[in-house]
Amino acid sequence: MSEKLIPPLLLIGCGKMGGAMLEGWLERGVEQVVVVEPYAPATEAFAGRVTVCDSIEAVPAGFAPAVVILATKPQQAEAALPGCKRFATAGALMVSIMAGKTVDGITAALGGDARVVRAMPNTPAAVRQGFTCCFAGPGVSEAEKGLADSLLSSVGEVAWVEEEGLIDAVTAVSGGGPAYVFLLAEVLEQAAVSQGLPPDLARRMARRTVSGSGALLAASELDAAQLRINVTSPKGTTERALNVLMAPDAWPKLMQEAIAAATARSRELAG
Ligand SMILES: NC(=O)C1=CN([C@@H]2O[C@H](COP(=O)(O)OP(=O)(O)OC[C@H]3O[C@@H](n4cnc5c(N)ncnc54)[C@H](O)[C@@H]3O)[C@@H](O)[C@H]2O)C=CC1
Ligand SMILES: O=C(O)[C@@H]1CCC=N1
Repeated sequence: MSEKLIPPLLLIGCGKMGGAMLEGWLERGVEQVVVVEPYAPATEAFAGRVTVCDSIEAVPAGFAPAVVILATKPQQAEAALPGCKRFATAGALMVSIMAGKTVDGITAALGGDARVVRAMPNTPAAVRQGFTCCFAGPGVSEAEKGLADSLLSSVGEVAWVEEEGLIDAVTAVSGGGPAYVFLLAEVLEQAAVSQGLPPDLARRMARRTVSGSGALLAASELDAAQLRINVTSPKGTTERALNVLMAPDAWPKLMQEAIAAATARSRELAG
């Protein structure tokens, strides 16, 4: 059975994250998308597939989106939000993916009657393998939560939290998480070259090891810890490597510090 088309969307900001979600929505099937993006190169990949406007004023007068996705940088919100007021007033659900920006801050900029869902996605949405965690602001109905859930589920897995403050940690863990995994691919490749492997082979090996492990993790019912143990022969080679990586001052501590730093930064971006 084919899935129902996603209702009309207005995407404000088609950068790395907005563009990644848009790619997933187009693959899934959407009635109509209008994109507001002042920087022309950002929408080149979508030419002929969506309507692009270089400003909010250029959005066709009759266009009535069911959902407006706010996907500019948090620092660009002040300039971007006032123009979106008319869509909030007309009844569109506002879904913000901006790090840090609170429901109160967004609602204040959009006019008091705006209904805002705060969502934190990640870039694997481009291949419909994302993870998005959401918080529903005041006045968002169950039907609107369902609408946001179905929109975001179309590009990956969705979870909801009842406490807005938790979105800061979500931002640190799953929002930024793909960057930590890509860093792993980078440093694994560099270490491979250091051990004498040819650069091309090192690159292929690192990419496939990370993506293949991700695919195994996705397909398996085993915990990550068990999948790790399954690779680690007693007194073998992996054990030697893990003795380095799992030392108390190494990855466990570094990851705690990294996530705490990112969570704190998300709180700083509040407003
Ligand atoms: N990049 C990521 O992996 C993730 C990003 N986010 C959030 O998504 C938002 C966007 O981040 P990125 O896509 O990385 O940034 P980006 O800089 O790639 O995209 C922002 C886009 O907004 C456009 N823009 C600026 N002012 C505008 C305006 N007034 N109207 C319409 N468009 C405007 C810019 O030209 C740019 O293309 C941020 O708030 C970030 O916190 C959330 C989760 C993950
Ligand atoms: O780095 C950032 O601020 C954004 C939020 C999560 C991923 N990218």
